[in-house]
Amino acid sequence: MQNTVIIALDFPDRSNTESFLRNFHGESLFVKVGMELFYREGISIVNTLKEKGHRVFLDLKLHDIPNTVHKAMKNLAAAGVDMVNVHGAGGISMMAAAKEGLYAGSSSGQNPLLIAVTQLTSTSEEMLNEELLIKGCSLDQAVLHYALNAKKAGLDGVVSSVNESTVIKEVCGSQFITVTPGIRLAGGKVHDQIRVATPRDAAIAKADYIVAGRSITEAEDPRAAYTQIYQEWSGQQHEITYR
Ligand SMILES: O=c1ccn([C@@H]2O[C@H](COP(=O)(O)O)[C@@H](O)[C@H]2O)c(=O)[nH]1
Repeated sequence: MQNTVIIALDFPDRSNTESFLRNFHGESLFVKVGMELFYREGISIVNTLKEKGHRVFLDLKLHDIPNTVHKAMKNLAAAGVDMVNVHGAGGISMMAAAKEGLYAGSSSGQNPLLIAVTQLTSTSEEMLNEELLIKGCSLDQAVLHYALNAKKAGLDGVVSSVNESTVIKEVCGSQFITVTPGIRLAGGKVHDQIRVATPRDAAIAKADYIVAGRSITEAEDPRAAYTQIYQEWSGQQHEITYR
């Protein structure tokens, strides 16, 4: 069974990342490289993580005109990432162009998963309506609408909070994947997130992947925090997959 706990490697540089990964010596993980690390280290950090046997979600949330996103995706595909994303706010043609570019650039035979961010987990309904002026709908409706757009564009799934995962899967189908950040252990610090949930909530909501960053990276014992999240999520003892 594939490991579906994604650790967000939100570190300033390679050295901090490598020092964190020493907590998981020899283990094959599913990790997420976001803007902070990527803008410092570039594609070489993805290459290194892949060489070390980790699966990589490259979380750059592309959002631009279709032609630009098509070409950017083609380049990202060449790096052999396992999962990559765009902002659903870019629209259906942009998402379709992203898929075309990704598949054109992918050489490994297996295309990376392509998903769209619906509404960031740091967005509340009030913010959606009043600040972003997306009026006349609830946050759940907005997320579901973006998920349906992603499905129309042929994407594999979406990033949403755990709260919306169940309805997305009911409407878009069980094969349409949900990747859910905003994961916190009960009583854990929420930071800048709004729509948070526990790993257990995510399992009940039938999310396909959970993303956990600071609950692990800022923990006194990152390995213990990871193990607790893994067990709560999967209902199983953590089985180490060695590389
Ligand atoms: O809607 C979204 C999309 C992406 N993220 C990313 O996930 C992690 C969450 O980190 P935590 O430390 O567990 O809050 C982070 O890299 C975000 O960029 C998200 O949180 N919400």
